[in-house]
Formats: sequence, structure tokens, C-alpha cells
Amino acid sequence: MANTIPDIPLNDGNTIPQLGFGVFQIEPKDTPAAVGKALEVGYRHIDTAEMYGNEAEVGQAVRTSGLDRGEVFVTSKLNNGFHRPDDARKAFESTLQALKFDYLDLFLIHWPLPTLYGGDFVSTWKVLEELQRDGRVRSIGVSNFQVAHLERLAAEADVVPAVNQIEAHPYFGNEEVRAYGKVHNILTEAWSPIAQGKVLDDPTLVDIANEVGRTTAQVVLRWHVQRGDIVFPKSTTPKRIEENFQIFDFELDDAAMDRITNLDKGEAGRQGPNPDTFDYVPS
Ligand SMILES: NC(=O)C1=CN([C@@H]2O[C@H](COP(=O)(O)OP(=O)(O)OC[C@H]3O[C@@H](n4cnc5c(N)ncnc54)[C@H](OP(=O)(O)O)[C@@H]3O)[C@@H](O)[C@H]2O)C=CC1
Ligand SMILES: O=C1CO[C@H](CO)[C@@H](O)[C@@H]1O
Repeated sequence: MANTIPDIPLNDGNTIPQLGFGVFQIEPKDTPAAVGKALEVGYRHIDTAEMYGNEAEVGQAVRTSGLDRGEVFVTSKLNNGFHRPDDARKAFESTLQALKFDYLDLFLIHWPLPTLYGGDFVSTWKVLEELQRDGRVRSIGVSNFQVAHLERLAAEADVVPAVNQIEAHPYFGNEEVRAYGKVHNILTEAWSPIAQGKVLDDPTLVDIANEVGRTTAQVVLRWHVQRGDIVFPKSTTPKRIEENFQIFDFELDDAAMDRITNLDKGEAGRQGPNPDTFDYVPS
């Protein structure tokens, strides 16, 4: 079976490569080498954020890769201190300047921030709608939105988010939010897809990996893509960057998929902040 990365349709007519490369916690000095390696291996989708402090180095890696800008799908995210509409517009321009791009493929609201700004992520979202209308960004979406946040957007905004980027991995399936996305045509992107490595010693996953002759990380990433989600594992280890890319040349059967899905620990499995309670107060 050829290892071909599918392009998944978004609700706005664009497409997104199902496998990408995440750059959270990659130091700026290490970013050109890591992203350069990923692009050399064949990744064509990079997930960054203003919060990660490495947008400039991501842009540099894309620009020096020998690939055309249009061949690489790049996502960035609006940081938490910039929700007010004027701040959001300026933050988007800073992101483009850091990347040295004239457009972005996907821009997300990083967190819904329930109490800051009176929870007014709807006016922030309207700025993203405006940026999309003006052709500055091809697709717009959200991150860490719960069902209640998505329902508010459905009631008060014009554009349905193309994606919702949420924590998801075998210990935290995040099923309710994923199910809402499926019904409303919002693609789920699974962040920390291998739970930052914490699922990799799980005996069930190790057993399945031995059965199919793959690594545990490959099995977990394969489970995500067979569920239809987008993934972008992070690594600064060249061998792992290659390993994580080889997930479209094998399949998990229904029994193996169910065994992995059944590892869900609900809220106890969450590794990152809970969006219902996470807030951010700028210093
Ligand atoms: N929207 C949001 O709020 C969030 C978004 N994200 C996005 O999701 C991306 C991925 O999530 P992230 O939190 O980075 O965690 P991941 O689940 O991708 O795990 C990364 C960790 O796993 C290790 N690792 C990677 N591949 C392998 C492998 N094949 N075998 C063993 N260990 C491996 C890495 O080590 P090493 O590098 O040493 O190889 C690193 O320590 C982020 O980079 C970011 O783009 C993440 C968190 C929140
Ligand atoms: O993108 C991110 C990286 O991880 C952090 C810690 O879990 C998150 O808070 C943040 O949203």
C-alpha cells in the first residue's frame, strides 16, 4: 500500500492534508532543522501558533525548502491576549509578517477564554470572517472550543468554523465535541495525538503494535486518521519524524480500533487545560 497522505475537504471548499507536523515546544533555534526535515520527508502541513514563539523560523524553513508556498499548508493561531477586534487584526498581520507570507492557509482562535473580555469570542470570530473575506486567510477555525462555544458561534456568526483543534488521544477521546463536529461539518484536529508520549507504554497499544508490526506511535496516529481526524505529531528526532509519517501504508481492523477507543479515561485522561475552566489574564 502506498503511503499517500490524503487531502481532506473542509466545509469552505478548501482541503487540508490529514497528516501534519506540530511545532509546539520546538525552540526557535531548532525549528528550521525540524521543519526542514519534515518537509524533506514529505509533510506538507505545519501547525504553529504565535504562542509557540517559532512562526518566523517556520516561515524561514518553508521559504528555504525549495517548495512553492502553495505546496505547504500552514496554520497559526490567535494568542489569548489579542481577542479584542483591533488587537486581533494586528496580531494576524504580525503572524503573517513573522512568517513572511502574503496569506495564511488556516487561522484559529487558540482558546475561547470564557471570562476574559466577557467571553466575547464572537466579536473576535467576526474579525477572522473579515480576514477570510479579504483573502488574507483561506480558511478559519477555532481551537479548544466546547459544544457550548460552538453553539454560540452557530447562533451569532455567519461562517461555520472549518476546524476545531482539540485535545484527543486514546486516553481522552473527546467524543462529545468530536460528535458535534461531525454533525455540523466541522473537522476535528487532534492535538497532542500521542499525549506527548504518555500513551506509548500502554500494554494494549504495545500489544496491537506487535500484532501489526508497527511502532506504538504509528498505531496511535493510524487510529486517529481512521477516525477521520487531522493529526500533527511533534518531534525533533529525525527518525521519529520519518516514523510518524509512515501511517498510510497499513490499516487497523475494527477490533483493534475498538480496543484503542476503549482506553478512554474521560476527563481523567486529559493532559492539557480544560477549556471550560481555563482562562488567561494578560500580565
Ligand atoms: N491548540 C492547542 O491548544 C494545542 C495544539 N497543539 C498542537 O499539537 C501538536 C502535537 O502535540 P504535542 O503537544 O506537541 O504532543 P505530541 O502528542 O505530538 O507528542 C510529542 C512528544 O512525543 C515525542 N514523540 C514524537 N513522536 C514519537 C515517536 N514516534 N516515538 C516516541 N516518542 C515520540 C516527542 O519527542 P521528541 O520531540 O523528543 O522526539 C515529544 O516529546 C503541537 O506541536 C501543536 O502543534 C498541542 C497542544 C495544544
Ligand atoms: O497550544 C498549546 C500548547 O500546549 C499548551 C499546554 O497544554 C496549551 O495551553 C496551548 O494551547
